[in-house]
Order: sequence, then structure tokens, then C-alpha cells
Amino acid sequence: MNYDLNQLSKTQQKTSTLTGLKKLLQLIAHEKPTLIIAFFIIITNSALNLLGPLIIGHTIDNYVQHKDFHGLLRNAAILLAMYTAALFTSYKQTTLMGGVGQRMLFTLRNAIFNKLQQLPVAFFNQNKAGDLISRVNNDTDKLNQFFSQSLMQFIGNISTMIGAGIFLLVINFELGAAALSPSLVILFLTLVLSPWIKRKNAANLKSTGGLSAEIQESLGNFKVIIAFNRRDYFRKRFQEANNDNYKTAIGSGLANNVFVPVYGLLASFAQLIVLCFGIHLIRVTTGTNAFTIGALMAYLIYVTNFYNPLRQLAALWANFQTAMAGWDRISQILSLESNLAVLPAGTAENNAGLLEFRHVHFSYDEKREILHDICFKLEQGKTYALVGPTGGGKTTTASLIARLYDPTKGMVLLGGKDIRTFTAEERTRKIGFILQEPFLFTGTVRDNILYGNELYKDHTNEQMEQVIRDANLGTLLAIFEEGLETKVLSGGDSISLGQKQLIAFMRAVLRNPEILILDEATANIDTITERLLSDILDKLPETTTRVIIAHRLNTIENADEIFFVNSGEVIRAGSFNDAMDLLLQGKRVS
Ligand SMILES: Nc1ncnc2c1ncn2[C@@H]1O[C@H](COP(=O)(O)OP(=O)(O)OP(=O)(O)O)[C@@H](O)[C@H]1O
Repeated sequence: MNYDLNQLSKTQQKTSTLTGLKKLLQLIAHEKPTLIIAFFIIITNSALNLLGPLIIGHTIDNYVQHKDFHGLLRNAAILLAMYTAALFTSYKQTTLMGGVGQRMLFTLRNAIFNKLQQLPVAFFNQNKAGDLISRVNNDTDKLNQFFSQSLMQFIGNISTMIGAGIFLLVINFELGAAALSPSLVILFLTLVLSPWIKRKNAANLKSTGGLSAEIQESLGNFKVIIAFNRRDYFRKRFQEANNDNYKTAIGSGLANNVFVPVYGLLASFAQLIVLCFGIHLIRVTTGTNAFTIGALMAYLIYVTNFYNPLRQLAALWANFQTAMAGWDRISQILSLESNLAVLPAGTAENNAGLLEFRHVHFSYDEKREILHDICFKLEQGKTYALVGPTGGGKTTTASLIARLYDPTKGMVLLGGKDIRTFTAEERTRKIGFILQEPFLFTGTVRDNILYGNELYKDHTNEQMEQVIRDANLGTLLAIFEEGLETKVLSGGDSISLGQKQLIAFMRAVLRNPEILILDEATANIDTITERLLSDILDKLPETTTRVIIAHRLNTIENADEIFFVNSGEVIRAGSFNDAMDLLLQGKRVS
């Protein structure tokens, strides 16, 4: 299954703005009461602002022209009260929507992070961490900016525009229609150019993700870069990514602002129409139908009330398109499903052994099959060794035992049942995997040993030390100067690689798994400590099955059975000497 977010099929990648918006609104469905209150507040705000020009027109015609100072003062007081109320509603709306935006950001980041936790290893093989970080941080923030700052302005501006439009048409239909006609050009341009604007913003977000991936890669590998003096190479790669980001940022900036001058021009044009047509109407109309100077003033203000929000909408529309482009990138993650689904529980087969590979085929991608038609069984309590040349497929075989991947064909059975019927919790309780490159989290040795192990989480350090001694791991813990409280930094740079492997070893053994897989788990450990580990392995419960991958043959001397893994085949090597022969000759015995 393809998990590369930057190579998704066109249909997976492209969602229309409307579908995207609908999905997004589902995410904030629980905010409905707040949104409704905010909506009414904004409508009130627009209504208060829209009544202003009517009162001003009325004041000019009835009080200013007749020099009625009392009437003028009364209307001025009404206007002051209305504008103060508008200020209050505007403030209230900002605080309400700011809260919605932040809560949405919080929910969204949680949703993405939870989804990332559910996705299979293949997803992380195919995507760069930097790009994922950019999606979780940068793209969600674009949505937050739109929801907390722009959405209500958006609604407010639209309602002000609609209100102003209605007033313009009701007071004098012909003049109103003439004043509104330039806005049709804007509507047309908006409809035509929106997909282009969204595309430009999507390209910019993608290149920001690429830039973030580049930074992450060079920071994560700084030792290699310094050791090989490859600073120039990474500087060049960063410059290219930065250059790309710069170009796409210019492109999106241009697209986002392309409307602004056009809006300004059309707004001035509309005012000119109102002025000319209005003066003409004042000249030609008389009596009760007379078009007054007050009406013309009100008209000019309504035209401003109509076109100013329209101009602001240009900027808001760009925010909206950026938010939608960000949302597309986020929903690409949210819509992915793990291909490691749990199947309904079935009945266990008899005589299936503890673990069985039944005609298993596997490939990481469509290009090359790594394992071909593999069949073997592992029995309870036995020790198995996987040996073979580098790149032969040992780690891949072990990864399939632990269900980090599913076979592309065939089946892996655990306790006689399809391994896919076990939940992740059940599976990880039964199978412990010490990876070739153990990863440690920032915290202490204790935090890392207890990672994913709920059993001892409430134990005090003294109780934990006793548990560790009982599991024959006391000598390993003694290697750490401050014992359980020894500090560990993410990536584990504060301790040696061998020490990391010891922590990973303790972590796996304390879970007391039915199958313990050690993938080169002693590769970085001195001979004396290695012997310690070997003793600990010997003292594991008799029922524990051990699967050991090792390049150093002395570590597999005591294995009950040795498998030779090479070129997509896993075959029984027979005795230790046969395995030696196979390794030395690079071929198998028949
Ligand atoms: N994530 C991956 N994506 C694509 N191909 C992979 C991936 N991991 C391993 N491979 C390929 O699969 C083949 C088997 O790799 P594997 O890691 O299983 O070998 P190995 O026997 O464990 O090697 P080593 O002794 O060096 O650890 C190799 O050709 C490797 O290039």
C-alpha cells in the first residue's frame, strides 16, 4: 500500500474546497452552540453598522438642512450608542471565535497525532519526519489562523455586504443595480482564480514541509555531516529547498494579493457611478419621489460598506484558500487507514506450533520481493538463530514475526491463529522485539525500561530494583551509575550504543514475552557483558522462545535450530558447523 503522502494518487490528493470544508466542519460540530451565538453576535454587529448611513442620511435631510440642532444632537447620541454596541459585539465575537480556533487546533493536533500512532511502519518508511512535523504544526496553524481570526470577519464582511446591497437596491433599485454591477466582475474573477490560488498555497505548504524535512535530516545526522565534512553538500541541499520555498512563497503571495488592486479599482469605479447617477437623480426627481442629498450621502456610505468588506474579503479569501490547502495536507493523513487491521478472532489450529510462517511472501514495494514462499515453525521454549549475509532478509523476517508488516502473500500464525486476529496490545505482550537500533526517549533509564509496560508503573524505585533483580537483570542495571534514575536524552546521545542496547534488553525481558526477538542485540556490547546477557537469556522461563539474529557466530552456539536467511529464502541450516559452511561459502547445503 502506498503511504507516501507526497505521491498519493490524484483522487486521494485532491479534495474540492467544499468537501474539505464539510469534513472540517464535522470536526468542530461540538462547537455548534458557540458558533451559533457568535453568528448572531456578528449579524447584530453588521446590522448596527448598517443602520448608521440611514440615520446619517435622515439627519442631513431633516436636521442639517433645516439647521435643527436638537434633532442633530439626538441622532448623534443614537449613532454613538449604536457604534458603542457594535464595538462590544465585535469584541465578544473575537473572544468567542479565538476560543473556537484554539480548541479546534488542540483537537486537530490530537487527532493527527493519534492517527500517526495508528499508522504502520511502512508509513514512516515512506514519509520524512520533517514533512510530518510541518503538517502537525504549520498546516494546523494555518487552519487555526483562519478559524480564530478570519472566519468571523469573513461572515461579518459577507453579512455587511449583503445588508449594504439590500439597502442599495431598496432605496433606489436602478442606482443600486448600477452601483453593484462592478462586483460581478469580482465574483467572476474569484470563481475563476480560486483553484489557482489554492494550488499556489498548496505548493508553498508542500515546500515548507520539504524545508522542514531537510532541516530535520541535517540536524539528525550532524555527526556524520561533520565527520565526513559534508557541510557544503547539506548547505547546498538546504539552499535548494530554501530557494524552492522562496519561489513558492512569492507565487502564493502573488496569488493571494492578485485581487487587491482590482478590488480597489472597482470600488472607486462604483463610487463614481453612484456620484454621477445620484447627481443626475437629484436633478431629475421631484416631490415625494425626490432623490435627496441625504440619500446620496447614505448611498455613498453604503457603497463603501459594500466594497470595503469586499476588499477585505480578498485577503480573507487568500487566508481561506491557504487554510483549505493546509487542511488538504492534514486530511491526507487523517484519511489514511492502517493496512495492519485487526481481523475478527478465529479458532486456533491444532499442532500449529507457537509461531508459523505459511508460504509467506513479502516485499516493501512493488519493485522487489524480499521473501519468497517462506515456511517454518517455531516451538515453545526453543532458541532459534537467524544467520545469513548482510541484506539477506533477517530483520525483515523478524519484523514479520512481530507484525511490523503483513506478508504480501501467505500467512503468519501465532498460537495457531492468524497473527492479524491479535490486537496490538495482545501481540506486543506476547512478542518482545529488541531492534537493531534501539530508540530511547528523553527521561530516565526507569522511564525507558517501563515504556509500554503498565505492570510496574506504580512501583517505587526500590520495588522496581527488586523486580529487576528477580529477572536476573541486576548486573545490567548496576552498569548505570545512577541506576534507574540515570538521565537519558532523546536519541540517547548521553549514553553509549551498548548501554542503549542494555536498556532495550531490560525493557523487553521485563515484559516477559512468549517470544523474544533479539536483532543484533549484542553487536555493540563487550564480551563480558555479552556473556552476562547470554546467562540472562539462559535463565529466562523455560517457556520463552528466543529468536536471535547475530553476525557473531559464538552468540548462537547454543541455539536449538539455525535458519540460514539469504536471497529471499529461509532454510534450516542443520548444525552449527553447517551454518558456518553456509556463511563462509555464501550458499546453502541441499
Ligand atoms: N524499509 C525498507 N524499504 C525497502 N527495502 C528495504 C527496507 N528495509 C530493508 N530493505 C531491503 O530488504 C532486504 C533485506 O533487508 P534486511 O534488513 O531484512 O536484511 P538483514 O539480513 O537483516 O541485513 P543486516 O544483516 O545488514 O541487518 C535488503 O535488500 C534491504 O535493502
